[in-house]
This record gives sequence, structure tokens and C-alpha cells, in this order.
Amino acid sequence: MTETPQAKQPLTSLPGKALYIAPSILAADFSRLGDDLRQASTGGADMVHIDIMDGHFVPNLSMGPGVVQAIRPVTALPFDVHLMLSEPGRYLEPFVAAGADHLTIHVESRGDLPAIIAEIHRLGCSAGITLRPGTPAIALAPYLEMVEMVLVMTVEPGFGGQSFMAGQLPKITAIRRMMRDRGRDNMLLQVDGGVGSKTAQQVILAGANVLVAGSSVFNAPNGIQDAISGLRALV
Ligand SMILES: O=C(CO)[C@H](O)[C@H](O)COP(=O)(O)O
Ligand SMILES: [Fe+2]
Repeated sequence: MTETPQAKQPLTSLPGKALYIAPSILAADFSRLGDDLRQASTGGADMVHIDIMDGHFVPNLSMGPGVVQAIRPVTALPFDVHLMLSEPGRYLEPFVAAGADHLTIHVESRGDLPAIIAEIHRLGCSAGITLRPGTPAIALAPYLEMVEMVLVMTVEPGFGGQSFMAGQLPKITAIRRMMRDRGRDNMLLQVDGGVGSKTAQQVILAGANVLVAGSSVFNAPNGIQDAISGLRALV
């Protein structure tokens, strides 16, 4: 029997909330990925953050469309896919067919980025743009009107479980200001890397409204649901 594909849920279809929590499954226990994901889903997550690494753009490999497809039936939450790929344009269709609802590309990656963003939209997904810690906020300016979300990396992309880079906080503030100046203050501003109970408050105060949390959720001492509730209680 062929399964009917789930209708796309671009992040523009999220219910209005002051804060969204996006657990990153990179920190889940891969031997029981479905169970961990189910706990995050019933525990109050708003979307699932999925890190895709090609061993070239970043010095690590993670997962491909097969894993995304395998976990698609586990939860109805939107899949927020962070593409750490040198050539993201080559892989949009496989990830969308596997169940992605949102694709974020890096401003430092290769290709015609406006065309890639347009293709993400054509495929029924929302689009995001992100930047490495060393890339200045102004690099995003040409793309701000084209995307629904900006992601600020607060670790060097490639690995989970790294320490939060507080030096990126002014960049979050600057990007939120750029959004306001362009009348786009309703945009999502996501922060990814080392976000947990000790760092989330600063990130929210700087202007973020989507928290990616890997280790702090999946390795939490009191469980996944408790960690998500703890982050949610910050606003
Ligand atoms: O994009 C990423 C790494 O490149 C991950 O999303 C991020 O590192 C999340 O993990 P943690 O919350 O453990 O830092
Ligand atoms: Fe990520």
C-alpha cells in the first residue's frame, strides 16, 4: 500500500506563539530515534530540527533523506531541515520528498541562492537562510525579503554538544533590528548551538523566537519533556 504524503507544513503555518522549541535530533539516541522523537513530540516541541552534513561544507557527516523518510510517520510536527551542504541546490527535492517542511541553507554555500530559495518555495516549503559565526549579519541583507526564517549559528556548524558562543548575541540583535527596519518583524529568528537553560534567556532577550536545542533536550537529566517545558517557561 502506498502512503499518502503528509501535506506540507511550511513554518508560516505555525500557530502564533512567542517562542518555538525545535529539538535537534542530532543529539538523540540513534539506536532509538523513533522513541526519542515521539517523546519530543508529545513533550511539547513545535518542530523537529534535522541537521544534514555533507563532510565537505562541515567536517562531519550526519544523515540523508532516507533517515528523514523513516522518521516522517513518527510525528506530525513540521520538519525543519538545516542543510550544511556545499551545494544545497542539488538536494532539495530528495529532502522535500522525504518529508521536509522547511529548508534552511547557508549563505556561504555555493549556487544561485535566490534561485535555490525560489525552488524551496516552489516545492511547497518555507525557506531559511543562515550564517557561520564568522560571517557578518550584513551578508544576509540581500536575502531577508526572500525567506521566512533567519538562523543564527551560536557554534561552528558541524557538531552537536558544543559551547554556546555568547559573542554571537549582538548579531541576533542586529538581525532582529534589520527585520524591524524592513517591516518584517513577524519573521522567525532561530538560534542554533549550545542553547539550553543557561543560555536561552539571553538568546530570547536578543530577539530570537525559535530555539534549537539538541544536547540540552535529548541528554537532559530529568528527561526530554522536562527540558522542553523548562525552555518554554522562559517566556
Ligand atoms: O546545527 C547544528 C550543529 O551544526 C546543531 O543543530 C546544533 O549543534 C544543536 O546541537 P546542540 O544543541 O547540542 O548544540
Ligand atoms: Fe542545526
